[in-house]
Amino acid sequence: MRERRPYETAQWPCRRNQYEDRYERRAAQVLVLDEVTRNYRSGEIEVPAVRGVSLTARQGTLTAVMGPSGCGKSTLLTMAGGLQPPDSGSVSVAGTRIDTLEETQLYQHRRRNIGYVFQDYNLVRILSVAENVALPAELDGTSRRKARAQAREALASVGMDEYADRYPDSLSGGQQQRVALARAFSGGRGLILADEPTGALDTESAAQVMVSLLSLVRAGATCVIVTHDEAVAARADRVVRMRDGVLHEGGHDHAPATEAAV
Ligand SMILES: Nc1ncnc2c1ncn2[C@@H]1O[C@H](COP(=O)(O)OP(=O)(O)OP(=O)(O)O)[C@@H](O)[C@H]1O
Repeated sequence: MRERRPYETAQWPCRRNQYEDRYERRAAQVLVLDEVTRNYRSGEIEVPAVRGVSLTARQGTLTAVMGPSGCGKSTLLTMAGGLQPPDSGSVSVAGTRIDTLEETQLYQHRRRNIGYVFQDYNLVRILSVAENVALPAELDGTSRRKARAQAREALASVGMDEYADRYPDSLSGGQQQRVALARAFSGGRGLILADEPTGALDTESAAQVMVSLLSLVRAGATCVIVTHDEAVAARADRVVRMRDGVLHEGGHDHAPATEAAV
């Protein structure tokens, strides 16, 4: 028998909705950064890159992080993805606290739950599009057949299934980035972290990449993107702005991209 949820044990009708709301809200947080701090040492000088930032992202939403160069956006994203630990504070992804995980567990949790997208696509040139997208799952021990089937599905989600047998060099920058998005999503990884995914693209290609990204969000992915582009941020459910390592919530000044908007 499954465990009873807190609101189910509360006496009806009092406070049922309060418990239910709180339970569902907590369960749906895919990313929780709590008071994270990160300093870099540069010779004798300590550079405070991120200073006590708290940020959560709910399932099926797109959050854009904006701010001037050097304000700490990329550092925040790498901590969210477990690429580097915070000096203090905590990071949870898909219900697991990752900053205290031992290395092997961290790698495994990252491979299964987190997909990264960078400005320069990072596709393997000697592998076909489908092979690129299937690669993380295959490295994680998924059978080739299953990984390829998942790759085809992910490519279809970003409108790139007809390019499955092509090689990265024969695609435009925007198409390569959509393949990188499919790779980040393939195998059901729920959190996609993208650092300037449209930074190297012209306006039209950037718009196509955003359409693909929003398709993944509608399919249930949670995306956090760092961007300098206001047009890109305008498609997000929520925009948060950083300055000098500190986060300023941006409020709800944009139309929601999805029904499950924050
Ligand atoms: N490896 C490092 N060693 C020392 N200082 C670093 C290192 N990485 C980043 N910094 C410093 O930390 C601060 C935040 O850098 P970060 O790259 O996170 O900013 P950003 O907002 O992503 O910048 P941009 O928009 O230019 O990419 C900057 O002052 C930067 O110089």
